[in-house]
Amino acid sequence: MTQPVIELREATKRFRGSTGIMTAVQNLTMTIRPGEFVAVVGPTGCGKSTTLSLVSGLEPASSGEVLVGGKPVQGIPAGIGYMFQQDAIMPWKNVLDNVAAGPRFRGVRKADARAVATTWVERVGLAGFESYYPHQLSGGMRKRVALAQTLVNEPKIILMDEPFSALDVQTRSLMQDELLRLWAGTGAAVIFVTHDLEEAIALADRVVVLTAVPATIKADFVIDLPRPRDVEEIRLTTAFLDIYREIWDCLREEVARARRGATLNAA
Ligand SMILES: Nc1ncnc2c1ncn2[C@@H]1O[C@H](COP(=O)(O)OP(=O)(O)OP(=O)(O)O)[C@@H](O)[C@H]1O
Repeated sequence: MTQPVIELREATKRFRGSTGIMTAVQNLTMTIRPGEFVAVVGPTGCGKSTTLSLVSGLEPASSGEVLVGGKPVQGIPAGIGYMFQQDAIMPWKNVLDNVAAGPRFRGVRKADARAVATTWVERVGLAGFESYYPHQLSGGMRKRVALAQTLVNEPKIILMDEPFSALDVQTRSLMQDELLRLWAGTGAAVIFVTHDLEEAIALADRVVVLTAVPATIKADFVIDLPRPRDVEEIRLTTAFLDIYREIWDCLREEVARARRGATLNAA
């Protein structure tokens, strides 16, 4: 069996806040193999982003272990691509130079960086827009740039934190399809954090449900839907609806617990 590319072993993260120490993630154990697409869902504020921060090295674990490529995470590991709700596009660079920025940063010669960036601009469907600046692009086009910026670096791991949640419903579906199409050829492992259970099921090989804060794993569902997938089509299938019901039953309890917690805190 292939070795995991990401492993969290009893990982715990505590933060010092104004009211004392709070535990955001507790004894979280999770394994992700190369090429696997894992969606993480859970109630608002449960610790999803913190879990990503542990893998990306942005936050060290307070206890337990986090391994990337079999090595303990110390600092930010190489070979990780990111995509967040807010894109990291540079407003002063055009589309091509935004996409070429990653390879340039890694020391690739300008002409070579632009050549590989051109390929990725085409792959994400933006051929002809190379010289446009971010303010001249729609929200969906900006997401395409962000996707190209991430994939041009050929990451082994892609961490995505609600990357499409700010988009309108139609653009969102388009981007989900684009993501699946482009990811299919990369062999990268993906952790995709989302509030949207439909999105999680449509995209992923596994959906991991986290508990209300502190986050730990409540359940790990295998999504046995065939690939390639068309996200609009697959949502309408009986198999999809059956899986949705099963996972929602599990997630609903945690959402209710999180709400009760929020009400108690507010009282
Ligand atoms: N740097 C920090 N310092 C203090 N507390 C933090 C820090 N980062 C996160 N937290 C707390 O940890 C808990 C989990 O936050 P996190 O952002 O991981 O949740 P989330 O599930 O991603 O949230 P959302 O669903 O709103 O996106 C929250 O109570 C949050 O306030």
